[in-house]
Amino acid sequence: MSGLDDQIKEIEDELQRTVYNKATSKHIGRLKAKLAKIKEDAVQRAMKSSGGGEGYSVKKSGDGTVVLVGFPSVGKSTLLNQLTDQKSEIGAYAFTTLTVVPGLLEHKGAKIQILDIPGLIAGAAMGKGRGKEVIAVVRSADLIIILGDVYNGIHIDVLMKELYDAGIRINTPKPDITIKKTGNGGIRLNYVGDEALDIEEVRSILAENKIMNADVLIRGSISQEDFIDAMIGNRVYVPAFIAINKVDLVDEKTRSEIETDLTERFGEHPHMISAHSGYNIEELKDAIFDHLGFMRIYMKPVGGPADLEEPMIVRSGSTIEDICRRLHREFVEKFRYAKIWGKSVKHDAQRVGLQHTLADGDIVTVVTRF
Ligand SMILES: Nc1nc2c(ncn2[C@@H]2O[C@H](COP(=O)(O)OP(=O)(O)OP(=O)(O)O)[C@@H](O)[C@H]2O)c(=O)[nH]1
Ligand SMILES: [K+]
Ligand SMILES: [Mg+2]
Repeated sequence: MSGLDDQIKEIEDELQRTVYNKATSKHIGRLKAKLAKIKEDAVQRAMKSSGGGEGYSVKKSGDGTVVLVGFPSVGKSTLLNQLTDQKSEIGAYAFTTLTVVPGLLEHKGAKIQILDIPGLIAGAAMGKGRGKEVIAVVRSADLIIILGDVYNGIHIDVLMKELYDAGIRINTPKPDITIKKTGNGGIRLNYVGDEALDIEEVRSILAENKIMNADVLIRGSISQEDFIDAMIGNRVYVPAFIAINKVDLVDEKTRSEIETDLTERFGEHPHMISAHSGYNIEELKDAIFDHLGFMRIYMKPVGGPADLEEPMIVRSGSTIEDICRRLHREFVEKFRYAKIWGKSVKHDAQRVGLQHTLADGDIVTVVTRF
């Protein structure tokens, strides 16, 4: 074991031994901050090291980018080929794919870029097995599919840990924390909402990063981990879901055991698929569309029929104003009202304003001054 591993293990052991309560919270906060700092420094060193060659250059395209993350040979390339018309090399041996292979999935009117990447292995966050280049691609994705197969579904948490260590936070909103360093005055703490951490915890965590003077603003409920993330920075917040491939190779009983186990551990049903036979692939496409937070909006020109062929793909929660900006900025300036047919309104052709929030499948007419 290297000195680094020893150091990490020592802190992890102490954390495990220490029971969390009011009296220990400060000490625990400090230990966690120390651990996070050591890991982040190691990750940064790995990312800077020259070994491993050039980073992959893939240009993002389409309405969103999805990356297939998994151990070697779980079937990432087979899945890419099933979802898109790309032909990524498939092989019954580890590390068949040595670079990033992009493909295009067109689903429900959305153009979705899918990235097949080399297999991820334990230690990837610290640069093992081209980890440096692979992690950089994963960090920039709009959605991560964590792909396992029926033989290694049990080890999905190893992948999760690598992503975590690489500063990737999955399925969590970015905590609303501002830390503004100041020249003096010590640590000043302000809350909007409940007092999530006390001043002593905040002080000891910041001290671990040698921050002695700062104005801190916390909105909403947060954990010590969230605060440490905000302090260290360099975190990305990405949605993700789990899919388990090669279900054609096991019987019904094994399949449902894997499914139950993963659902219990991660709180969400994994998608059970066969990239080879195409089993559940249409459902997987729907899941990709939904997890990207996409909606389809159909435009209907004034007095004309709606264009039901090519929807505009927008993020859920989008408003009329977002649509107008996408069309042309004049649409916002000269906006009078919009008319909607669909789920976001009570009756057809209802008039709404710029702040109206749309729903998937809505038909929209924008009426402007001349
Ligand atoms: N039975 C079965 N075999 C599959 C399935 N998907 C992939 N395979 C096989 O699994 C092996 C690995 O598939 P790949 O697509 O190369 O896996 P990969 O994850 O891209 O592998 P690396 O690029 O090496 O990391 C190949 O022999 C595939 O034919 C599946 O759904 N069912
Ligand atoms: K392979
Ligand atoms: Mg591959």
